[in-house]
Amino acid sequence: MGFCQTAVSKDKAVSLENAKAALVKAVGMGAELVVLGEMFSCPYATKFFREYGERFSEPLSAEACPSAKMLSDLAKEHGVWIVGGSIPELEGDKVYNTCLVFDSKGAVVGRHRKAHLFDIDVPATEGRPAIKFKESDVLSGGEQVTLVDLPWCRMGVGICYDIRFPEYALSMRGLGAKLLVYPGAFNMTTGPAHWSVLSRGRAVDTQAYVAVVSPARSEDKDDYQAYGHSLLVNPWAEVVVEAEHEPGVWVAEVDPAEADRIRMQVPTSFQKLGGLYVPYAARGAGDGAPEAKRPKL
Ligand SMILES: O=C(O)CCC(=O)C(=O)O
Repeated sequence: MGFCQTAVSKDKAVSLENAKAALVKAVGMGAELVVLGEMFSCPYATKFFREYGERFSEPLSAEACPSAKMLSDLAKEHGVWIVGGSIPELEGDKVYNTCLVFDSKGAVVGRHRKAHLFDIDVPATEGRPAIKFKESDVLSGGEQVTLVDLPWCRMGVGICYDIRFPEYALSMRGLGAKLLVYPGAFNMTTGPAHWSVLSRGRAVDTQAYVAVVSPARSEDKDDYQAYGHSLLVNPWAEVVVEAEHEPGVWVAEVDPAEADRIRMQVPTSFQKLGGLYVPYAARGAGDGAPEAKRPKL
């Protein structure tokens, strides 16, 4: 499996060239499944999502959806599967944060629309810069659990903030996923604190491989500062590969049988006590707090 942590430019053509070069390099290093980061061809700011948005319709066209068309062509040319990071997707007057998955013939075989939108407001404290982001100002959320049957195993797909929701990961796992892939773009506040622990946590919860792939950090301090640190975690929650924040390509082996082995050794999926648990996963349940106590973001 190949991880492409690429630089994002305001010039989409440059971002696409970066992604293409990384993909070709990953293929040359032996990857049969290649993953890109969240918004790999769009600067990460709500003001850009509509402007850089692409409309997907089959057959994919370079005018309407240049990023998707390029990935489809590359998948076909090199005979590899691609998890296409994410792209702002236009449908009607809505915008989604969408990950397309391409099979080795270039066909779109999966489409995940980020379900949990990144709306947070964290003030600055010592050693921790403030971060305020409100994707829901522009984006609509997806409503589906996304699974793709790869030649090797079933894969679940989420995007970035989706990783904070164990219920989503457990849904993918319950539906048979042995590999969870999350294109993401954490920041310099939550990234150092949570990126690795969330990835390892989801691996423990699901006894699956977890791959999280980020864009590289921008050298321009005025841009969104992605944390980088693309990671592969195995079903024993060990970090197999971890990048730093610069552009790069990494390739590592995923062995789906390892998920089977760990699931037999620590058989938590057979030991769940459904009747014991509070139905916390209900939409907007919070901590049982009344609506008035919800934070206004
Ligand atoms: O959950 C976080 O801290 C960051 C999430 C994020 O950057 C995103 O969803 O794009």
